[in-house]
Amino acid sequence: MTRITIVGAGAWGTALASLYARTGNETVLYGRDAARMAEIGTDRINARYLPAIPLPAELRTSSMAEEALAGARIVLFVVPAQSLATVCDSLAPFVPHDALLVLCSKGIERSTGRFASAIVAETFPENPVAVLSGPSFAADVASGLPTAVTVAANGLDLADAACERLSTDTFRCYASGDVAGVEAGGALKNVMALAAGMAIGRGLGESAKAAILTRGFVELRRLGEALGGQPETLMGLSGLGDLVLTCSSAQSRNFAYGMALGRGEDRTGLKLAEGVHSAGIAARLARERGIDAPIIAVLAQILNGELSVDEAMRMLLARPLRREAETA
Ligand SMILES: NC(=O)C1=CN([C@@H]2O[C@H](COP(=O)(O)OP(=O)(O)OC[C@H]3O[C@@H](n4cnc5c(N)ncnc54)[C@H](O)[C@@H]3O)[C@@H](O)[C@H]2O)C=CC1
Ligand SMILES: O=C(CO)COP(=O)(O)O
Repeated sequence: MTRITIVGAGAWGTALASLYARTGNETVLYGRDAARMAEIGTDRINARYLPAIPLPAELRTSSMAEEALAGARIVLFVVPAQSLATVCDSLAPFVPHDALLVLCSKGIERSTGRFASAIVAETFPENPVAVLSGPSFAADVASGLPTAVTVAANGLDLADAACERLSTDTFRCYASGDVAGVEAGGALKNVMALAAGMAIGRGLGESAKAAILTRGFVELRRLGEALGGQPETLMGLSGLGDLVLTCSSAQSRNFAYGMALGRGEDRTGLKLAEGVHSAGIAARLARERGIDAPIIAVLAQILNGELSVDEAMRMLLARPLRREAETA
């Protein structure tokens, strides 16, 4: 039995904990809130983040870091990107130095432009690290529905080994040596899901959504490559695959947030939408690299309150005509 500790008891952390507990691993779900972790442990359900999906009896819960991480062979970090550095610092004394660290956040740290692997490498320079990303709604995975994701590491041997350990009969992991591409794909698809949702919320129709998705993918690829990703990775599960999922379902919190934005609704109290936190820094990373990313740019301005949805659409449609295959 492998001891797996999942750090972060939100929707995705709970789903992954449920997956690995069901498949015979000694699995501990760690969260910072003692009362909530006790409640999840007793009720066998995460009522706040993953309601209506019963958790396996084998899953243990804990709010005590030392106990939760002792002897862990694999540690999954499943907290929002903006909290990852703080969480790493607070857990540093307890994470075993040889545990495989699996990073599951899909975002960019706003204040620094760092992706998860750079944040974690600073606190845990000795540990082997893998990044897990791809089309995977928490509710689907927690319900035992099948999907496939990419697991990337610096070095294909490590990625292959991580895939062996993380794949189950319903959760198929594909190995990649392209950490930058997998991280960029996972974060940028959230920004595009906001834009696609916004178009639907504003009543612009399915054709506009498909156009935004496709041109958004061009931007995802351009910026992803400028950040060091490979084109094949960005066309894979963590880029195109996850983009298709999140732009086609209101189950996506980013798409749902975009719809509320498009309808002009109050968005306070909506669930985590990582794209909201990543859009501004993604726009800055594109600008600094001379990458043409107009959808990302207008979205960042809308979220800042500098532009209305209608103004943004007018600006996008009024851009000079270009050839579709132009690369920059
Ligand atoms: N929900 C999903 O279907 C998927 C989510 N992801 C990614 O996983 C990451 C986490 O997402 P969810 O679990 O869905 O979010 P969530 O909003 O459901 O839960 C976030 C969890 O992180 C905890 N947290 C936040 N700040 C913390 C801190 N400073 N210290 C300790 N814990 C803290 C919260 O208490 C909560 O339990 C995001 O980056 C998301 O993009 C990836 C794939 C699927
Ligand atoms: O990343 C996800 C599915 O792969 C979840 O998307 P949302 O965060 O938009 O719900």
